[in-house]
Amino acid sequence: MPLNHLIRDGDNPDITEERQKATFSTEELAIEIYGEPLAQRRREISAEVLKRPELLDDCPHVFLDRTTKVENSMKKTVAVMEKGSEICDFTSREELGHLVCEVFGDDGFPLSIHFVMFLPAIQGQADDEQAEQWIPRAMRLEFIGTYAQTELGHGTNLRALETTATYDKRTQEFILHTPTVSAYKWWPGNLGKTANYVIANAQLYIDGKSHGPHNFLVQIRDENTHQPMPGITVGDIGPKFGLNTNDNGFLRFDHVRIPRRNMLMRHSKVSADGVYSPPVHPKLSYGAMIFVRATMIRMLAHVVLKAATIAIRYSCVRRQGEIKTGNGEVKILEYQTQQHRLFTALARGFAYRLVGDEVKNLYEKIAEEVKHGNVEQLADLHALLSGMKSIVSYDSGKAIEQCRMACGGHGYSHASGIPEMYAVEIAGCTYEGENMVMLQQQARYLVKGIHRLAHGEELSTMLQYLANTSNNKFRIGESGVDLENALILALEYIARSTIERVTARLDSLQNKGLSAENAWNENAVELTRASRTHTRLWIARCFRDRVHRIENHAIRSALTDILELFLTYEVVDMSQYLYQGGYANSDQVAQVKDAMYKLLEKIRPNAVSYVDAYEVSDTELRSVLGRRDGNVYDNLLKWAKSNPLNRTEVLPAVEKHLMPMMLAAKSKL
Ligand SMILES: CCCCCCCCCCCCCCCCCCCCCC(=O)SCCNC(=O)CCNC(=O)[C@H](O)C(C)(C)COP(=O)(O)OP(=O)(O)OC[C@H]1O[C@@H](n2cnc3c(N)ncnc32)[C@H](O)[C@@H]1OP(=O)(O)O
Ligand SMILES: Cc1cc2nc3c(=O)[nH]c(=O)nc-3n(C[C@H](O)[C@H](O)[C@H](O)COP(=O)(O)OP(=O)(O)OC[C@H]3O[C@@H](n4cnc5c(N)ncnc54)[C@H](O)[C@@H]3O)c2cc1C
Repeated sequence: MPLNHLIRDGDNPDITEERQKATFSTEELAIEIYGEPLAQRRREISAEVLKRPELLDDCPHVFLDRTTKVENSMKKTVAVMEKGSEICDFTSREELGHLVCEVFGDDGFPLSIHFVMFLPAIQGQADDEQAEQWIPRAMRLEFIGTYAQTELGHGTNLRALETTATYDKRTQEFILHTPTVSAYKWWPGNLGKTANYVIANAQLYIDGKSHGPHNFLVQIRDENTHQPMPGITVGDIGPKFGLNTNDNGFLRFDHVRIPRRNMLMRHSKVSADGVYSPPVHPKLSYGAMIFVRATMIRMLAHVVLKAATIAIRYSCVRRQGEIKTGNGEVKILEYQTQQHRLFTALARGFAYRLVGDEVKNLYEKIAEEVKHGNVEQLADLHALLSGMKSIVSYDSGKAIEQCRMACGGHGYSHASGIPEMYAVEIAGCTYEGENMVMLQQQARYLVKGIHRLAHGEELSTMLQYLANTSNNKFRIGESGVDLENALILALEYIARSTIERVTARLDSLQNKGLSAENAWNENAVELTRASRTHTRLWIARCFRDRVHRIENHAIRSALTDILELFLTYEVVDMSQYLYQGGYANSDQVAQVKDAMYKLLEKIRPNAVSYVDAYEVSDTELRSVLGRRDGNVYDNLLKWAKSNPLNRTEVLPAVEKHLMPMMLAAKSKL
């Protein structure tokens, strides 16, 4: 039995040769990533999807116009909902998530915000009676919901949202109103044409007093006719950089009345006679955002690993140029530059995917505590997720773009699948809190950490390294200190010294009389850097702990190579910080680089097997370059020929416009 279970007849021999070199079982690595029985269930689901034409695209969806894309995705949604339970266990988020990825790819599941934000908002913020009233109906898809928070004028600064929800004691109703154009809800996914209910975030007013933003369940379209309800103006905001199958929408309320019990009341309450009870923590109404920030890490990692799958497989069937003259053209993956681009993307993908599991588990634990009124760990979680969503979205975007460029010209074609992946993934830098803003949310927490330390107060586990001032010299190559430990300590130093430096600067400016706000803004760039270094350290530590827990020796060894590549790359990328304070010298940094280049060589024979083990099917990948069988060129030709522009030899537009011009030019001779 070959160690790579994907070897099949008819595959491109160049890719088969790669699979024969595997030093670990790809099946066992798949089990390590997904767990059992999910690894097997995913394969069964993929095989079932292939048997059902109603779940497959008739043609590559990049050839379709937006209206047809939207219609296709709605048609497939019905097929999934009608037949999906024969294929997968609908109660398993993982299985359903996999089915959705197979059928819709990255771009267009019309129920995504229903499942990812609307339902979680109700689950986390509705009281038991409300949950009982709304969740079963939402789960049965009697209606479709979305999360309408962002407005035309404000997305980041939630305290400035303009939509109002004014309590009318007389009728025991809230009146939802959009007072200005800038108060139009703008961006919510699936709002434009799909949803008939929204969770609307609006400023709560009782007796003329504002109590800040709260969440309200509002019907926006009739459940039977789908026509907008009275007082509602709603539509699609138009084409975007990516995610064009999604109908992100706009929404206006004109004095829309909803029953009092449509305010989500697990944490904040308004009694019938208009008495307001605040939540135990002022930010509990931000719970749905916290959920998405925790969930999106794995989603973003998934996109990086898909892009790496495509670029690594393609780099083994693409031959271009010679390394040694006369020895023939080599697979482009033999070039060190290609390995550096792609294996570091692979390493980030694995790191974010496995750390994403840990983040999800931590979120679930803390969310359960919050549900029961214990908000002790909410600040830690908010800080962690603010940093994680920013680092993972940005660094994943960079990795995907490297994968695209590593495919040369064909990477720029939609046939590669990577341009769409990039467009979808990079949105993660903006949604759920713009990255610069979220990094600064985390920076507040870090600066507080240094102040707590100065006052002799206890630090949370996440920040305890700030107290380790004896870590002041790079220990790479010292006896008794292995590479991993030396690198983690270096990352600790980078984070600690960056946070200390910016905090000292903030304090000194304030001591000189600058206001806290101005001092903050004068240091904002450095604060975001401090936040980045802290998050990158957290990811590195968490990834290392995850790899160390692996029991299967061959799999642990395979992932140790990936871990060490990840650590060396992170340290080299941030090496300028190591020179500050004399922690390291240039010879030591060169040692880290040498270790990194050796790891590229070590990973090279297993490259295809790593991405094979991540097991993304061809159906989901939607990439000619990334095909499992490596038969790229014939299929690129087929793909180009099936393009609608090639349906006629002479385009009607050419006949109508260009030919008369050319004929007229000739007649002038
Ligand atoms: C059944 C199976 C089902 C299967 C399912 C099948 C699966 C299907 C899979 C399908 C695939 C789908 C793919 C599509 C994915 C696309 C999804 C895209 C979705 C995108 C959605 C969005 O895009 S939706 C809008 C997000 N919009 C923001 O994200 C606004 C950012 N803006 C803020 O978030 C606040 O505006 C901001 C800045 C914090 C300031 O808030 P602010 O002014 O109120 O507060 P201050 O800054 O004054 O902070 C005062 C103190 O509050 C602390 N604090 C702040 N927030 C806190 C918090 N959350 N928790 C705790 N503490 C918090 C802070 O740390 C301070 O603490 P301290 O005082 O101790 O320092
Ligand atoms: C694909 C996509 C899907 C989305 N889905 C939804 C959805 O389902 N529901 C929903 O409600 N919303 C949704 N959004 C909206 C999204 O959450 C917001 O766009 C996001 O929170 C950023 O807010 P903004 O657009 O107001 O950006 P702005 O805040 O206007 O950002 C513009 C620039 O100003 C800077 N800036 C702003 N404030 C500060 C500050 N305090 N300090 C420093 N710099 C600052 C930012 O860093 C950025 O560089 C979606 C957006 C996208 C792109």
